[in-house]
Amino acid sequence: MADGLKLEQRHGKSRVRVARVWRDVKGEGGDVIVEWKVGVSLFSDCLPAYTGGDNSAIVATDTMKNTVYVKAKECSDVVSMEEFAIILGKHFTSFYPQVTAAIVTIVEKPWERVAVDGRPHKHGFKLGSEKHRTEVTVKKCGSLEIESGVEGLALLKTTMSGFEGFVRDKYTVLPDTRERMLATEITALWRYSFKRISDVPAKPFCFSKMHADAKKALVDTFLGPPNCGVYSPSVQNTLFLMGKAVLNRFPHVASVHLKMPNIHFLPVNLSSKDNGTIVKFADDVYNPTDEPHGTIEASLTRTLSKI
Ligand SMILES: O=c1[nH]c(=O)c2[nH]c(=O)[nH]c2[nH]1
Repeated sequence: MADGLKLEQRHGKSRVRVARVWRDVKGEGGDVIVEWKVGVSLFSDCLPAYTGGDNSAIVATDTMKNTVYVKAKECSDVVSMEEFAIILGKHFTSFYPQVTAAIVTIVEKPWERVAVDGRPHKHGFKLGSEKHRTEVTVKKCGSLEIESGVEGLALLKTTMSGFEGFVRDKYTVLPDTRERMLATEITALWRYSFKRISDVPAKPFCFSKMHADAKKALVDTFLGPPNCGVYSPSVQNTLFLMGKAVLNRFPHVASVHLKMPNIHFLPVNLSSKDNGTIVKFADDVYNPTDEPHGTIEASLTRTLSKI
């Protein structure tokens, strides 16, 4: 650009809320509903809009919002949010000559089919806790990046966790322990190895099933077997094993990023000057806290391709 300036820009619409219902879907046990918050961000050649007030190349963000609803209507078969994001990305990059790339983010509300008296309800749902999200980047040339994951997956175990052998210096008061609660709220984001739209496998590969399976791999690794659990020497070690479990199970995943706050349950000990000890902690009464909390995060990437 002139004037010794470089301008990098993109524009889009955030938080477009859409719910899509598919009626009485075979094999799904009734109606299927998804509720999404969609974000669209377009990289496009529209510099004159910034520099000279010429809007002739601008795709209106209002049009982007409408496109979300049109494409949702056009999806006559159930689609995952990743597939929907690819559909949108493909549309924006192929329909508008000036659009070079699109980033589509979707956060899905976890509506889960309710079981009544042990029988899955045909059209009744309840809200689960953790959110599913995806961010898909589509370029005009057909290149693709997909990152998906879960947010707010809260897990706790009452034992089989410890932390010892860490650095001790003049500011350290935390005792070594082999017995503590371990609680966290996991954000897990995994990046698929698909590099082009044409790399995305056809059914039965299913992004939504991947979410469920990856969540199960994370939960199973965190908790261990039902009757005996698995000992965690640190959040760091457990995080690593959880990431490894996702990579080992899913050949289409190239890397995984895990964020695991260490949410502290503090031992309660109470004493008074007059009566001495009132409550002595015996792994029973805790003060649950939310701040401050430890913050442990790491990315695990395959160095050799699995596929
Ligand atoms: O699992 C843990 N990792 C840490 O890095 C840490 N630091 C701390 O004070 N407690 C813990 N626990």
